[in-house]
Amino acid sequence: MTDPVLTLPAGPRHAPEFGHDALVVCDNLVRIYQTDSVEVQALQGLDLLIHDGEMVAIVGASGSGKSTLLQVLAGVDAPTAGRARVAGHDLVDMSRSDRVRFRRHVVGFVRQQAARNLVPYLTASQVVDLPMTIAGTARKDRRERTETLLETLGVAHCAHRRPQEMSGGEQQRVAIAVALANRPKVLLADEPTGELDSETASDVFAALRTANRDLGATVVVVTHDAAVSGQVARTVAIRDGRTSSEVLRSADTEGAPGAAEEYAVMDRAGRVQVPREFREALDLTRRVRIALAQDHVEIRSDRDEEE
Ligand SMILES: Nc1ncnc2c1ncn2[C@@H]1O[C@H](COP(=O)(O)OP(=O)(O)OP(=O)(O)O)[C@@H](O)[C@H]1O
Repeated sequence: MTDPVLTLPAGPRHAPEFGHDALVVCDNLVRIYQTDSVEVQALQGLDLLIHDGEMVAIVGASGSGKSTLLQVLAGVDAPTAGRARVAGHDLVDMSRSDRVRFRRHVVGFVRQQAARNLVPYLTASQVVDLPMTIAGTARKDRRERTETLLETLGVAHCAHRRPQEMSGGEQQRVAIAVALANRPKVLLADEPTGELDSETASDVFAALRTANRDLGATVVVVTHDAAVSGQVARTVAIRDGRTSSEVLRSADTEGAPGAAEEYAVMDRAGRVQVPREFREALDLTRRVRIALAQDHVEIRSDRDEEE
């Protein structure tokens, strides 16, 4: 007699991993700075997904964690807990040599202080050439790439100038060229227009858009400048080390950002931050009533019930 074939019920199908198709993944990211006696939680469980080809502005009050986030994504700073991945590279478990390669090839970084992005005694051509020389790129390819970048970013006329012979806006556009030299997937910029007047800032911002649209980089730009965040399709606001809300702008017929709509961000546990003005308007405090309507969720003061 043969044994009956044992059939087991099918196991649960695994849901795809959070952010499996995103270029940048921050999953419950925590960064704690420990100084002598104090502990500062700069990132407190931040979730963020950015897809290939996006241009995203990060905004938030001073001290909300924007620079810390960028330093983690740049591979300069390591998170204390959580998951961070950029173009398939896990930033939590990364060896020192992988980190060097990652910073050289996968991300480009532009700082606020224009002078710190460049080298005082090198011309624009020489400083754009430098990361490619370090990466071992052939001389002909380096020359072509340098010319293309300076031309495309509108600073070809600065090719033989040193930083002190350029304006602040030209220095930042050359800095973008340096950051893009090794064709990184992601360009990170921390307040790149912070030291510039509004006209020069808009030239630098146009160069970031060129980097995104024409040179294929996914761009993440931290900014205080409402004029900058008003020109990108997606603005992510950070509050107390977490993503709190997002503004999405639809493109108008010219492709420029048009109407804006603000969204609250829901984390994976279902938590949403109700904006302070909403809470104050309805005097929502510690406990609220929540109910499912046909196509929305209602949140009401628990005092409604008592009255
Ligand atoms: N190296 C460090 N050591 C200790 N605390 C730090 C360090 N770097 C940042 N912090 C603290 O972490 C928090 C977040 O700082 P972060 O620089 O990321 O904020 P930010 O949003 O970029 O601020 P800003 O807009 O002023 O640049 C702040 O409370 C800051 O004081």
